[in-house]
Amino acid sequence: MSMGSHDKSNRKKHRFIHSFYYAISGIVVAVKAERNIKIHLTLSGVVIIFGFSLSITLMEWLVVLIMVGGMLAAEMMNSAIERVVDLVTEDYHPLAKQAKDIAAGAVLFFAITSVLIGLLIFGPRLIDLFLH
Ligand SMILES: Nc1ncnc2c1ncn2[C@@H]1O[C@H](COP(=O)(O)OP(=O)(O)OP(=O)(O)O)[C@@H](O)[C@H]1O
Repeated sequence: MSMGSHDKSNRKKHRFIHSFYYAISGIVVAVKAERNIKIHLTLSGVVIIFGFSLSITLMEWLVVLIMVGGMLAAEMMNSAIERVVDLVTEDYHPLAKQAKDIAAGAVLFFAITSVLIGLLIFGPRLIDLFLH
């Protein structure tokens, strides 16, 4: 490998490490600042405890993990959109309203889907647990 390509691959590695660091700081900021994300994290913990306690299958774990990760990611995208809108305007603007409401709608959409999936996976086991 020539010196030039070695430098290039080092720079790439540093850029990758920096992007990773920025992404982690984004998660830390979001968790500290957003009440909804704290609530989602708590609920995610509860769902994971339920998953272990009720011995859900591997396929069910895959679905649960996609929903838990997706829910947190959707909530963080919503928070990012809220910040960008507030940065663009502090005045009332119909487009600002639409942007925030659509982002919030996306989170709600994901949350409803998560609840339905949660009911399908955990519902029958919980009913079984209480009936026997
Ligand atoms: N600049 C604006 N112009 C028009 N409507 C706005 C504007 N900012 C906020 N809104 C409306 O007010 C609602 C609440 O906005 P806000 O910024 O408080 O978000 P939020 O949903 O309360 O945030 P959080 O998730 O942090 O509680 C938005 O969903 C939107 O309908």
